[in-house]
Amino acid sequence: MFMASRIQRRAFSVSARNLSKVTVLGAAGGIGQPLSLLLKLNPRVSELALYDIRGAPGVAADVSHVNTKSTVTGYEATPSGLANALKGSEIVLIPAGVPRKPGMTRDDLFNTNASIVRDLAKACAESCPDANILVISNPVNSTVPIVAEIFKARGVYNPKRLFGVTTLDVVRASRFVSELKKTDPADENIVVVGGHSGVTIVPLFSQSNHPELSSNAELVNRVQFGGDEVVKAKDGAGSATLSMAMAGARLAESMLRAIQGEKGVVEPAFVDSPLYKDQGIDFFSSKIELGPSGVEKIHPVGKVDANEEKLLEACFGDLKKNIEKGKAFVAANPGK
Ligand SMILES: NC(=O)C1=CN([C@@H]2O[C@H](COP(=O)(O)OP(=O)(O)OC[C@H]3O[C@@H](n4cnc5c(N)ncnc54)[C@H](O)[C@@H]3O)[C@@H](O)[C@H]2O)C=CC1
Ligand SMILES: O=C([O-])CC(=O)C(=O)O
Repeated sequence: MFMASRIQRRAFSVSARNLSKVTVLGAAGGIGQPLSLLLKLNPRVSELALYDIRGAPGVAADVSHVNTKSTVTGYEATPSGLANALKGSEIVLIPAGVPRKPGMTRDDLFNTNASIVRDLAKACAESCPDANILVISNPVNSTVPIVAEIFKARGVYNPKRLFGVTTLDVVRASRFVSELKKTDPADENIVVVGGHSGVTIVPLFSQSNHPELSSNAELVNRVQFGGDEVVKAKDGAGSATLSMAMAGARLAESMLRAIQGEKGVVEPAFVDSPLYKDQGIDFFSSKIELGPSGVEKIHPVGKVDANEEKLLEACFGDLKKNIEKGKAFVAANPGK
């Protein structure tokens, strides 16, 4: 009798680990829609919750016809709709906010997106304080510190559970190198550290299969300003959405693998990091080992060459300002 109930309990806990609710805030947008589709295709997701200020129920109805097992619910744009979308969620992806138009920097999005992210962070702090929060909304270098400040103010900040999504930078870097070298991008794992805008994006080619590429200024520039290529080509209709959806889905998949027990899952992400705190930089993207509790281990930047040292110097200045701007925003505009 005792044995049977123990076995039953064990069976329940194993299957429970393989069931994860994932929420997308901004689900009806350019990123949100393909991201929701990719998450619907992921068998590790059991429940997909879609929220937006407009259109989430429609996107959910559409995606829900895809014949995989997960349930999909689109929530109304009301405070209770948002709270219900978040309750019980293990991973919350946030692509809510406006994208760039040609001529804008990511920082130009701050005035609009800072308050959007602040208010969504408040809802997360209330309804799913233990979830892993994956921030896609730009400028990531500032929106991630905004989420941290909001969680801190409510006494629920867990630095291991907050991630700025920088996956697209490594996706681009591996593709650009593979185009240049005529290789398979799957074999080109390029480390990219720092932040997610312009010179704060620092590719470390010296650690790759092609260390000589660190002196290829054109390639370095292409990785740093890859987002601009898409903004220009879309000509006013937004920025990267499809490649971003793939990158966001990749990070979510890695996180689900780690939550569901796989060891040694490593992805880059912009996290609360000790690496350069002595220089006043509280958040930094480097390789992160993921675990059931979120950040398991933050990898150091490792050996860099002289070119990359210069890139890091340039990164630090901008990154520090971007982070401070996010913090100052919450201090001056705590909201309701
Ligand atoms: N981290 C990264 O690597 C990347 C980040 N981005 C950023 O992602 C963000 C979204 O880009 P797109 O999807 O192209 O924009 P979009 O305008 O197509 O979609 C944004 C969606 O957010 C929704 N939204 C706005 N305020 C909201 C709120 N308070 N609550 C819930 N939803 C809300 C809108 O209704 C819209 O459906 C932008 O800030 C963009 O710069 C874009 C590409 C890469
Ligand atoms: O460039 C943008 O504004 C969107 C973005 O973050 C990217 O594509 O990396």
